[in-house]
Amino acid sequence: MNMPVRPSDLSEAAPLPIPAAAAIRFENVSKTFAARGKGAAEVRALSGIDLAVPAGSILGVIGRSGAGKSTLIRLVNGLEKPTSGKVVVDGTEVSGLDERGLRDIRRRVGMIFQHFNLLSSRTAFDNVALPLEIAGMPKAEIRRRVEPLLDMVGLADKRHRYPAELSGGQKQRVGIARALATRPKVLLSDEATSALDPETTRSILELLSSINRELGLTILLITHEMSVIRGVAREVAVIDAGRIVEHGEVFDIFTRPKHPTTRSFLGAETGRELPPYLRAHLRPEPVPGAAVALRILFRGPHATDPVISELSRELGLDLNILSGSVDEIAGRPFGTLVVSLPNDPAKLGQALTFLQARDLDTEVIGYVA
Ligand SMILES: Nc1ncnc2c1ncn2[C@@H]1O[C@H](COP(=O)(O)OP(=O)(O)OP(=O)(O)O)[C@@H](O)[C@H]1O
Repeated sequence: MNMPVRPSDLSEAAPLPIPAAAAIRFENVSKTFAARGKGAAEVRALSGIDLAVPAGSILGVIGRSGAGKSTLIRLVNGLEKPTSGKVVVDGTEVSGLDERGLRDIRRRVGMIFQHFNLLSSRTAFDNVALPLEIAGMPKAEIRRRVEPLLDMVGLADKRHRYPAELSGGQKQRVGIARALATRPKVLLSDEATSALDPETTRSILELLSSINRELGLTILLITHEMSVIRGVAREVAVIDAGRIVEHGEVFDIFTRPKHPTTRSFLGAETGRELPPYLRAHLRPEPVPGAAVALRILFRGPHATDPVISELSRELGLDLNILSGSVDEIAGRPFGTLVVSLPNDPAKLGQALTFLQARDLDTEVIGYVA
C-alpha cells in the first residue's frame, strides 16, 4: 500500500523543539567589490550588516534591485566572502572555511533559484539525485532518499520527466526536492517565485511553509515582492543600499513601517495606497469648506471594534468614510480606514485623543473639498 509521505518522515529523528539560537548570523558584515576597469569605482554592496535568522524560522529579506540581496544570500553558502565581519551558519563561521569546509557547509545549506537551475539532460529524479551522486551515495540509498522527496513535493508521477516537459511550478518543486536531498538545516531562496504566476507562487510558498513547519528547516529568502514576504515569512528585514534599514515581525513591519523604503514597498499591500478618486481630491493645505482627511489604522485586538460609530456618537461628529479595507496579516486582522470630518481644530483634537486612547494609529493625510 502507498502511504502518504509527510515531510516529517524525511527527518532522521523526531523533530526537536525549535531552539532559540540563530541558524544564520551576520555580525557587522561588509562586502566591497573591487573596481572593474580603469576609472571605475569599487562597489560597496553591503555595509555593517547585523542580522540573526532564528533556527526554524522563515526570514524574508526585501530590497530593490541592486540593494545587496543576492550578495547577502551568497555569503551564507560561501559563494562570496565578506570583506569584513563574520557569517556564522549552523555554528560554523563560513568566512574562514577552506574548500573541504565549504563543501560540507553547502551540504548543510540548500538553495533554490529564480530560474530553477535544473540540468535539462536529466529527469526530475536524476536532478534530485545529483547532489547525492556527487557525495558518493550508493544507488539504492539514493533511490530511498529521492523517491519520498519527489512524493513530498507532489511530483511522484513526474519522476521520469525532463525539465522541458514540466511547468515552471513543477520545475521549482524539483529544485526544492534537490535542495533538500542532502537534508540541510538551512534553505536559501533566491527570488524562487519571481518567474511564476500568482497562483503557482502561492502553492510554492505553501510548500515552503509546510517544509519549514514539519522539518524545522530554517529558510532565508530574498525577494522584491512584499506579497511573498506576507505569504510565507515570520520576520522581515528591509535592505536599502547595502544596509538593513528595518527588521522585525511581519505584522509589526506591515502595520507600522518606519522607513520610507518599507513604506514604498508596502504600497497597495496593506490598503495604504489611496484610491485614484481620493488622490485626485486630496489637498495638502486646507481650502475654504474643505474637510480633514484622517487615516486610521486598526491593528490586532481593536481591528474589529465598532470605533467609528462610537466616535461619531460620543463626540457628535459627522464622519464620512472615504476608503477602507480590512485584511489579515500574519494571521492577525488589520484594517485601514480613511474618513473625513469637519475642519474644526477642537473636534479634530478630541477625535485624535479618542482614537489614540484605543491604541489606534492616526494620520492626517490632507484635506478634501
Ligand atoms: N561580482 C560583482 N562584482 C562587482 N559588483 C558586484 C558584483 N556582484 C554584485 N555587485 C554589485 O553589488 C551591488 C549589490 O548587488 P546584488 O546583486 O547583491 O543586489 P540585488 O539586491 O540582489 O539586486 P537584484 O535584485 O537586481 O538581483 C550592486 O551594485 C551590484 O552591481
